[in-house]
Amino acid sequence: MDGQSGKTMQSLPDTLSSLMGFNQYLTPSWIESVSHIIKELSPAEPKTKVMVHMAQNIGPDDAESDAKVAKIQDELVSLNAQLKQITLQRRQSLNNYLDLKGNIRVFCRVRPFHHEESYQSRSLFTLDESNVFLKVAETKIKQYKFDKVFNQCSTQGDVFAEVEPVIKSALDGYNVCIFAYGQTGSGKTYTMEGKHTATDLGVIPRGIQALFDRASESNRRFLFTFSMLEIYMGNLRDLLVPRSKTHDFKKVPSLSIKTDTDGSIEIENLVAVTVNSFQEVKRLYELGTRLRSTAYTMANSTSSRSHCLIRLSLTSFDAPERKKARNKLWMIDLGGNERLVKTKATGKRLKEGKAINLSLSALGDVIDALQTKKAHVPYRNSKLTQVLRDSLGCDSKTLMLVHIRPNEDDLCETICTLGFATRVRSIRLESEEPPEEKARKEHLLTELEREVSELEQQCEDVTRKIKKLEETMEHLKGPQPFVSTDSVVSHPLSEDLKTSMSKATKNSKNHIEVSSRLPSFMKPTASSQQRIGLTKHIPISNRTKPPVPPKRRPSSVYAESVRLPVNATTWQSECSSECSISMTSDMNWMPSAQDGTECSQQDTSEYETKQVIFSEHEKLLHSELISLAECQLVESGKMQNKTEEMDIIDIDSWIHQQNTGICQRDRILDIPEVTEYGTYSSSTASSIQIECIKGGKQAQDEDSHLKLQPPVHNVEDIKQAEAINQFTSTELCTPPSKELCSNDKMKEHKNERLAYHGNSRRSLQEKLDKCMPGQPDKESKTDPIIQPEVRFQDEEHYIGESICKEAVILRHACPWSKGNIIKYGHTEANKIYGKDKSTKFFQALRTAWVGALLGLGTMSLGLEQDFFQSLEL
Ligand SMILES: Nc1ncnc2c1ncn2[C@@H]1O[C@H](COP(=O)(O)OP(=O)(O)OP(=O)(O)O)[C@@H](O)[C@H]1O
Repeated sequence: MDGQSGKTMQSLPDTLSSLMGFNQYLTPSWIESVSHIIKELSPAEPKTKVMVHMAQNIGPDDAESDAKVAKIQDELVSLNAQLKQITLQRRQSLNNYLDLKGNIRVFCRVRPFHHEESYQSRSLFTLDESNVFLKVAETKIKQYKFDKVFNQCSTQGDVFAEVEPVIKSALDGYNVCIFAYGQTGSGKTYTMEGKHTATDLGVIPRGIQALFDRASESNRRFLFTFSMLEIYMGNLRDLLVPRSKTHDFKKVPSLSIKTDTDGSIEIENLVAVTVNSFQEVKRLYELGTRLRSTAYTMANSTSSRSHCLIRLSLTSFDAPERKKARNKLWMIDLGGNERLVKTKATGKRLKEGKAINLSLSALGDVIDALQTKKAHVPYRNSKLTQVLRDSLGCDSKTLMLVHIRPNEDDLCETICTLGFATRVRSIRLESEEPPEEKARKEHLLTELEREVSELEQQCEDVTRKIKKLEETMEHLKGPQPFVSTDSVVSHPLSEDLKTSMSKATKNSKNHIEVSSRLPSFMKPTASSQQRIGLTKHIPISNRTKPPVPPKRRPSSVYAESVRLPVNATTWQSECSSECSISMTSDMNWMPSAQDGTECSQQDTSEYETKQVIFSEHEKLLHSELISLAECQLVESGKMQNKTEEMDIIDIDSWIHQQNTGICQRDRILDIPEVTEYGTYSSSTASSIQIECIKGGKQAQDEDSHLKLQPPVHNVEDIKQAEAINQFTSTELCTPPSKELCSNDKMKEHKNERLAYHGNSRRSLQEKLDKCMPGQPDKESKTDPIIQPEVRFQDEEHYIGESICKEAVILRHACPWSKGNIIKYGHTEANKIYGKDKSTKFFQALRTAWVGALLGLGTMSLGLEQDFFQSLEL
C-alpha cells in the first residue's frame, strides 16, 4: 500500500463515522473527501471482498445490482454535499437580500371603495411604488415612504409576491412575524385570509401552501405544528383548545407566557397540532376562527375585537444548514385601531377598543426601540409584545402590512395609521440616503435577487437528481448500507464503529418501516438514513433469494392524508347548518362569525357531523412522525432535553378531543331575562336555541346535562339559581323514585322543588298551582315563599303535576324549549313507568299545560280562579 492509500485508510474510520450519523463531523469537505476515497477504494480489497462474498452466496445478478447501488450511493453522497453547499449559499444570499431591504419592513395597502361608499369622495392619495402622498389640507400634501405600496388595483397575488421571500426564510430557520395593521374595516383580514376564489386567497393560505410545497420539494424532513390564539382584552386565549377541556370558552383561563433558558418564548398549554398538509391547516384554521371574538361595530359589521395570532412552528433536525433547528412563523391579524370618539363605542366595545389601541401602541414602541437600537426594548408593556419577544428583533424577520381606507371621512385615522407606519420604519427614511448610496443599494438588491433565484434553481435541479437516484435505488432493491458490515469488520479500527452502528440500527428498527410510509418531504434520504443509522441492513449472507423490487410509493402520499367528508370546494355549505348562529362568510378559506356577540359560539353540529377521518395508516403516520422527530433529537444528543418541550398533539387526537367533549360536559347557560318589551336579553340566548332545536338522541343527551343559570343579582336570586339548577338537573332528568312518593317525602320533595320561586315568579306560580287538579295541602304551608298547596291522589298525578310545573316554569324561563322538554319527559316516562301509565300521565300533563296557557292568556282579562275551576279540564 503506497503512502496515499495508507493515509486514505487511516481516515476511513472517521469518514465512516461521519456517514453513520455523527453529524458534528459531517462537513462538506469531509463528504467530498469521502466520495473521493470511495472512488479510490472501489476496486481495492474491502470491495473485492464483498464482491467475492456475494459471488459465493448469491450469484452474479445480485453482485451487479449491488455494484450499481454502490455507485448510486457514491453519487448521492456527493449530490447531498453539493445540495447542502448550495442551500447554505442560498440562505446566505436570501438573508443578505432581506437584511439590505430591512429586517423590519413596512408595506402599505389602500383598500378600494366599497359599493356603498361614495365615489364622489375626493381623492385623498396619490400613490407610487413606495410613496403615499396624502392631501392633508387643500394646499398641504404629506409624503409617507414605505418599502412597497399596493394601490386599490393590487391583487392578492401582488401582495404575496412581496411577502413570499420573508416566508421562505422561515424554512431557513428564522423566526418570522407578519402583521396586518390598520384601522377597523381597512382590509386586514382580507389581506391575511382573503376570500374563497383562488385569486382572492390571502397571505395565510398562500404562505402555508408555499411552505408545504417547498418542504416537499426539499430533501429534508420538517415537522410542522399549528397553533392559533387570540389576545382579547389583554388575555391569551387558545382558539384550538379542545372542547373536552372547557365548559365555556369565555371562561377558559388566560394562558401564561414563559421564557426558556435559551431565551425562546413558550406559551404554556397552548395546543400545537401537527400538520402535514395545507388541507389540515385549513380545517384547523376554520374551526379556530369560530371562536374568534368579532362583533358588529359602526365601522365594520364583522369587526375583529382581538388580535388573532397564527403560529406555525417548524422543526428540522436533519437540516444543519438551517439557522435554528426550531423556529416559528407568526401571521397576525391585529385588531383594528380605532378612534373611540368616532366609533361611538360604549361599554364592552369601548373597553375592547381601548385594549386594542393600548397593545398596538406598545407594539409600536417595541418596533421603534428595535429600529433605533435603544438599550431598552419595552417588551413587557403588553401581552402581544411579550408573546412575540423572540420573534421581533435580533435575527428575526418582521413584515408590517399597513392598511388604510380610501374615504375622506377617515382622514384622521389614516394620518394616525401612516404616522404609526412612519414610526415603525423610523431610521430607514430613504430621503436621508444620498442618491449614489441608493443606486448602489438598488444594484446590490437586483444582484442578490438574481443570485437567489439561480441558487434556488440549482437546489431544485440537485434535489430532483437525488430523488431520481433514490427511486432508481429503490428499484434495484438495495437498502444495503453504503458500506457493508463486512467491509467495516475488515478494518482493525472498526469494532467501536460496528457496535455503535448496530446500536443505531437497533434503536431505529421501528422507524425503518415508518420512513417508507412518510410523505415524501418527511422521508429521510438514503444518506440521511445512513447518518442517523436508519438504513435497513440485511446481511448479505442471510439472503436466500434475490429481492423482489418494491412497489413505487405514490408520488404524493401526504396529499391524501386528510380525507374531507365534504368536498373542499363546498366549504361554504359545509359550514352552514340550521343550528349555526355563526353565519358563514363567502370565503372558501375560512368562514367568519357574524353573530353580533363578542365571542362567537362554536357550532357543535360541525363537530358531530363533519370530522376529519384518518385511515389506520394515516394515524400511524402521524404518531410515527413524532417518534421519528424524537428519535432524531435523541440521536443528535445535543437536543435530547428538547424532547419534553415538544408538547404537541396530532390532528387526529385533537379532533377526537373536540368530539368527546360534547356529551360529557355540563352546559352552564344564562337564562335570558324577559325585558319589558317581551324580548329576551342574553348573550348566550342563541346558543340555547341551538341546543334546543336539535332533535333526536343528541338533544336528549345534551338536555340531561343542561343547567339553567338565571342572572344572579341578590341573595334571593342566588337561592333561585341554586334551586332551579337542582330542580332541573335532579328532577327533570331523574323523575322521583317510588319511595319518594310517600306523602311525607313527597311534601318534602315538593318543598325543595318549589323553593326556586322568587317574588317575580311567585304570583305566576300561585296562579298556575291553582290550575292544577287536587286539593291544597295546608300542612305544608310553613314557608311564606314555598306554597305547595296541591295534594295528589297517586303517583301519576304527582309526577304529572311535577313535570307539568317544570315544563311551565321552564316554558316561562325559556319559551323555545317547550318541544324538547315535553319530548324528553315523554321518553323518560315511557322508559320508567311503562306506556299505559305514561299515557295517563301525559294526559294530565297536557291538561295542565292547556290550563296554564289559558291562565296566562286570560289573566290579563281579569278572570279569576273561579273561572278556571269552572272549566272541567
Ligand atoms: N383589497 C380589497 N379588495 C376588495 N375588498 C376588500 C379589500 N380590502 C378589504 N375589502 C373588504 O372590506 C371589508 C372590510 O375588510 P376587513 O374585514 O378585512 O377589514 P379589517 O381591517 O379586518 O376590519 P377589522 O379590524 O374590523 O376586523 C370586507 O368586506 C372586505 O372584503
